[in-house]
Amino acid sequence: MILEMDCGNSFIKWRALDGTVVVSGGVVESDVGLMAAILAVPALCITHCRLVSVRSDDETSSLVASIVSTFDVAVECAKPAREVAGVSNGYEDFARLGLDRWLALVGAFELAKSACLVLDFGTAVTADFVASDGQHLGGFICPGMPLMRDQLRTHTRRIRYDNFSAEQALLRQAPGRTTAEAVERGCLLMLRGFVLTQLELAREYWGQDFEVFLTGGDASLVKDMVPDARVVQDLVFVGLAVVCPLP
Ligand SMILES: Nc1ncnc2c1ncn2[C@@H]1O[C@H](COP(=O)(O)OP(=O)(O)O)[C@@H](O)[C@H]1O
Ligand SMILES: CC(C)(COP(=O)(O)O)[C@@H](O)C(=O)NCCC(=O)O
Ligand SMILES: [K+]
Repeated sequence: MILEMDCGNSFIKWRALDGTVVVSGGVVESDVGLMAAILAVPALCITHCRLVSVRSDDETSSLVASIVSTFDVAVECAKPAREVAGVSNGYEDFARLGLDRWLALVGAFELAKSACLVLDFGTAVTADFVASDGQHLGGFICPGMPLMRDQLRTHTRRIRYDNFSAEQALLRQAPGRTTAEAVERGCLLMLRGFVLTQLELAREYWGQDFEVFLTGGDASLVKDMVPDARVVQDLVFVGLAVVCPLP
């Protein structure tokens, strides 16, 4: 079985594959939580492991060491590249492009084989543009929901509310009548405004001739805006399989 991990800034997404079939998986907050979650699955026999991380080198090495010692497998980590599977990295310094963005756009191009706009709603929100010839044109990074709300909570004196109020607030989009509603819905509008701008730019480049991919934990907050979009929660894993094929 193959163990795959996508280590984002807030969460580690993991899954186990038997061939191409997903047999288990989850979302955890820490290395310790990850080991506990994997060890809790009965009859998992991990033979290969691959991961992508946007965490620090120290954090990533420490996770790799835990996996090696717990499961006695080699761990392959996705590395930056100038070009992979017909996709060219558009950054001036290709190694600086976030590896989760790189894998998501490689995954998107693998699935679409056409121009694509890749939107990832995680800790940060990112947009990446890939032309139909596989050239990555670059992208945009802005704060995601967790960062926007936390900045308001920590840099103001009177914006304070609990997670339950936050969840409730997002059930509707009318102007807020409580602090939680006003902040949550305001941040949501920022996110949705970002999506509109990216769609406009993609149309300027490619007319109607492109595919939109949505991924990341908060993709559900915007998916109604792009009915034709492909919501692919495992897009990073699609790219991971391309850049780290099994021997
Ligand atoms: N089951 C879930 N577990 C954790 N976060 C979730 C879940 N469903 C939605 N989310 C949202 O996804 C966001 C994190 O997205 P994610 O793509 O995992 O971020 P990152 O890759 O930066 O760690 C959180 O802000 C949270 O609001
Ligand atoms: C932009 C990101 C912070 C997104 O991380 P995430 O929200 O998925 O945890 C990450 O891709 C990153 O650290 N990128 C390096 C900077 C860059 O892509 O230019
Ligand atoms: K991510």
